[in-house]
Amino acid sequence: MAYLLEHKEGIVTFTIHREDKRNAVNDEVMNGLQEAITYVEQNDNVRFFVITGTGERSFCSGGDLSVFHALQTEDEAFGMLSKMAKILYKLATLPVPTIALINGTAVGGGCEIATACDFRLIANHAKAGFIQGTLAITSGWGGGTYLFERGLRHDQALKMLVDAKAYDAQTLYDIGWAMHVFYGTKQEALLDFIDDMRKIHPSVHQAYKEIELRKWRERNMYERVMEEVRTCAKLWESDAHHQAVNVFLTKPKK
Ligand SMILES: CC[C@@H](C(=O)O)C(=O)SCCNC(=O)CCNC(=O)[C@H](O)C(C)(C)COP(=O)(O)OP(=O)(O)OC[C@H]1O[C@@H](n2cnc3c(N)ncnc32)[C@H](O)[C@@H]1OP(=O)(O)O
Repeated sequence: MAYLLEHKEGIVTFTIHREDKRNAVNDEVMNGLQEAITYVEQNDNVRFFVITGTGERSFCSGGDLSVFHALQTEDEAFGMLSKMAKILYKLATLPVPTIALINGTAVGGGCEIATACDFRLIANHAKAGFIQGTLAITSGWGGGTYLFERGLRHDQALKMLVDAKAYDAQTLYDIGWAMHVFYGTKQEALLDFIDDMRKIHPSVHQAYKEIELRKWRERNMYERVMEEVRTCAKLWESDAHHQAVNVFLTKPKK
């Protein structure tokens, strides 16, 4: 199984479970995330939705390049990118608080998944970044659009995208991308983080999220996400992108 799904005491946790591939997202993970989100939508007793990865090395290394390199054209890429972008839009618009519990490196699409969540808690050893630029593409799952809505200073958000590198946890906290850097176990960090929130009635959480979502609807957030997908799909079919992916896939094994 490429993912794990747990519902315990009002907390639904989706864990990407492909440690040997640094928790890269393949079709099974995408479909599992869709299933988890539908479960949260349909169960009133869910209070929090958490996404994390197995192990300590990686939260998620983005799309599985060994699978998705088969997509060559703009239209082929658009199919995969828009599928995941729609799933992340559902995630971002859930009526419960969503938390990225970043246990290890979060790069590419992994950074987009984390950015689509309401809160980012990051292990002190972990790094995160929109490294898509190194593959001659932009973020393609809507993560750039969410980043500009997350309240970071505009120049810091833009720098994070154009640097296309992984930042350390302290820097991510300093620029306002991560809300908390944790040193102990991720479970302790999560329980500590939701300690106050879980005493509040869920209808209050839902009402506050609706305030944010109203703003997003007014700003055509969904349409902007889809434009971001199209931009990435156009770049995807370039030789520069396919060559960069080849370099990664053919690098000598350690
Ligand atoms: C497709 C959507 C697009 C978007 O819209 O954002 C993307 O997500 S593009 C993908 C962007 N992601 C990357 O480019 C990350 C690539 N991976 C890495 O840079 C590194 O693996 C790492 C995440 C920094 C971890 O480095 P390290 O701990 O040194 O591990 P290895 O590099 O040796 O990897 C171990 C193992 O895992 C495989 N792997 C890692 N990431 C991916 C990936 N994204 N897709 C497929 N496979 C991946 C890697 O090939 C190794 O496999 P083996 O050689 O078989 O052991």
